[in-house]
Amino acid sequence: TQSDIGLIGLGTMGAMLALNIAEQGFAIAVWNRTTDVTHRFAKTAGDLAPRITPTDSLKGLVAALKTPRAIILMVPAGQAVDDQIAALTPLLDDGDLIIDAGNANFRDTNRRSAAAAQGGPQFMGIGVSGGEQGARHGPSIMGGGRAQDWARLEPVLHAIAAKYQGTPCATWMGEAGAGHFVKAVHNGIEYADMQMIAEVYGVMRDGMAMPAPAISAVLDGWNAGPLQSYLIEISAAVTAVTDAKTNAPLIDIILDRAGQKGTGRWTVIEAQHLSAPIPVIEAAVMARNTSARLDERLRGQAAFGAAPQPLPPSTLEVADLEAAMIAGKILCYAQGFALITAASTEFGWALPLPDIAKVWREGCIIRSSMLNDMATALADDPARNLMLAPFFADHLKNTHHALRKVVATAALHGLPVPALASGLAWFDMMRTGRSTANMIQAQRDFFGAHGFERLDGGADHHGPWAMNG
Ligand SMILES: O=C(O)[C@H](O)[C@@H](O)[C@H](O)[C@H](O)COP(=O)(O)O
Repeated sequence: TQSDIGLIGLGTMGAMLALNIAEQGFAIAVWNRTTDVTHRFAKTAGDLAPRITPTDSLKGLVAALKTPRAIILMVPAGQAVDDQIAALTPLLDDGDLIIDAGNANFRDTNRRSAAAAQGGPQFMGIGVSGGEQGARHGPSIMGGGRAQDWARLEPVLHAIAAKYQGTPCATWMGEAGAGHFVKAVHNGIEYADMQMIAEVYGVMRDGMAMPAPAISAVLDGWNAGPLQSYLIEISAAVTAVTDAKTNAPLIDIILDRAGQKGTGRWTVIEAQHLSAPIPVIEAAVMARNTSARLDERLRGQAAFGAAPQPLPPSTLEVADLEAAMIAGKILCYAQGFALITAASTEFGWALPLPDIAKVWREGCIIRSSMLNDMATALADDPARNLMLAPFFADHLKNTHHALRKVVATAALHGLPVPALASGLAWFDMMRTGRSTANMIQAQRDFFGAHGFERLDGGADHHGPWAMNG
């Protein structure tokens, strides 16, 4: 019998996704550049093996599929995707469909979609979130491409996706790169969530001299409250693990040099293009870039003395940190959703904000109970900045003082909290009706005659700057 769908790329995510698809009752044909990997995969598929057809060539893969064919690519973003499309296209018919499920840059997906519109097999770009376990048991899926292609794939994607109270976390976001754009923003927010957790972990470790197991207990407690989320849950787990070799908390053995594969950076770049302020995500990317400069940091510590200082007893309570995290999270997500709105306008998408929050409720890395409240608030008024939604405005009124206290205390004691601090600064700017940008306008006009608007009306005014001659 012929397979319902094909999959290329049996790395961690690809292999898990293939098993998930087979488990949902679909027959799947798989191919991997290294044939050994394909056969090892088929051998280890256990009860699912009858639904899996390992193939030794692209020709073999194509021949194993029902027509019209659908083939998922789970290969590294970039050139590998273009190479696979180029290799597959001569083997496929116009009605066939290639789906890139990797972490592609949405601009590449736009380009590939435009090329596919010229003829040959169709193309979709879907964002898949949830890591290895998510791919295996239910990821969150953000679709981009032609609506009719999504409709065709929906039965498979809904079946494999995570479910929130029975609702599949798989939604079509819009044409071309819309799905990969939303996935990149998901990852940007993921960076920010992780960074804010790392910052309060740092305050507890360096400021409050708490050992890892005690920090784990705090995070565990937070996972039962407004901060309930997968990232808080795994942060509690990683701080509870003991290193077998040294018998010390494993977290204390891990080198503090953060890696990154690019999605956070892309989100920051796109936000700059769109003039959309996302300072919390930017701070998170900056923190990863700075953490990578370990040698320089050590030289800085030698030159200026170690920054982090222990806090005098009861300067900060754990409850302050929890409240600060709640405020930071709301501000970060408000920025993320506003970025999505800006992109929707710029790229002519109608990105469904409430559905985006819904698709992130389960399966993905940022899944949390707060996302359900965000879905409700965004459904109520998608055009309103999330932080002005009554539910979140109340939360902010109750928590921004704690954020202020944490940021100020951290600053006074050399405890770096760039994500929380940039969230606070943005919050204060966003509630300042009379900002200091008038000084910027005056300076720009002074050195560049860029002009300014006056409070009493009119644009393109210039100042009588004598020094300017
Ligand atoms: O949503 C997900 O499942 C993850 O975000 C996934 O896409 C991956 O783990 C990222 O690539 C991590 O990104 P960095 O390597 O840049 O941290």
